[in-house]
Amino acid sequence: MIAILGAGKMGEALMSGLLRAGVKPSEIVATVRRSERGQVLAERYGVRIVSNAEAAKVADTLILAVKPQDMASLLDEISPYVPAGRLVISAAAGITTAFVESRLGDEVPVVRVMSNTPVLVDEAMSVISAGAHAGDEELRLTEELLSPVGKVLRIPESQQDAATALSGSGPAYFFYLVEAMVDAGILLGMPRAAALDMVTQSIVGAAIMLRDSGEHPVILREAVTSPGGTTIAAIAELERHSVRAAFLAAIEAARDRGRELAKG
Ligand SMILES: NC(=O)C1=CN([C@@H]2O[C@H](COP(=O)(O)OP(=O)(O)OC[C@H]3O[C@@H](n4cnc5c(N)ncnc54)[C@H](OP(=O)(O)O)[C@@H]3O)[C@@H](O)[C@H]2O)C=CC1
Ligand SMILES: O=C(O)[C@@H]1CCC=N1
Repeated sequence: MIAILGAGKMGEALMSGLLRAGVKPSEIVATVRRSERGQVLAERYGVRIVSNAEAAKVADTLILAVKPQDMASLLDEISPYVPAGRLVISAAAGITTAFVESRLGDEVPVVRVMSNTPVLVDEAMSVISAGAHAGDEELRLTEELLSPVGKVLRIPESQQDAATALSGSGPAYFFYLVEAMVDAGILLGMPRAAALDMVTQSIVGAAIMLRDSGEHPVILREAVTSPGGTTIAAIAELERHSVRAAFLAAIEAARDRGRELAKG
């Protein structure tokens, strides 16, 4: 039995991925705060909505997907009910395995995961790290759960906040870029729908080339950039506006925010 505690946006996305991967609705229980949210999930997926205590008692694997700010109270609520040896997977930004272990006690195996919303289309990037009482077996189990919904990478826990900033939040940066490029299309007199189509297909095409060609992004960009042409005119402006420096600062800020979330 798999329990998803805090089935919000990320918890629901992970749950739908597990179901697409062949886990039966009867093998999943979920918890939420608001009963109307629970009703929606039960109707949409046929899973059972239970209390946090019940979920902790019945599940072999617990996936904790509440907001970082809600993690301490959730752990305090479930700690009397988590039987020894259960795998606890924490999906919250900033929350360390040591924080989860200290609240659950009893040498519980904890794996920290940072995934991202493309889990909804089986294209997630999930990075995983083992806590003090988790080893290869627990990492392998976590990989088994997450690999049907995308790519899984093992990283040292010391890199988790950086990964959260890069790939956890990453999709948001691309959506933001798309918004900005569509606005540029509007500025140039393009209908919004056509501009969105052009930008979306460009980002999809570029992403697939990047993933499947094995080429370095600089090589791929150079292939688009003709001497004295249109692309270099745009790139000169991006450089003049320090867009690269803005990305470095932005992702560093996201990493720092992740560290702050851990402090509660
Ligand atoms: N969104 C994203 O792109 C990503 C998010 N994450 C991480 O995933 C976690 C969840 O984020 P997200 O899904 O966006 O947030 P949401 O607010 O959508 O989901 C959190 C869910 O937790 C429920 N909840 C809160 N407290 C409790 C409790 N005590 N018991 C049971 N359920 C509870 C809420 O219930 P209710 O709806 O009833 O209030 C809500 O459904 C965060 O820790 C975040 O860092 C990680 C990677 C990407
Ligand atoms: O913005 C956040 O805090 C969460 C973590 C990664 C993506 N969304």
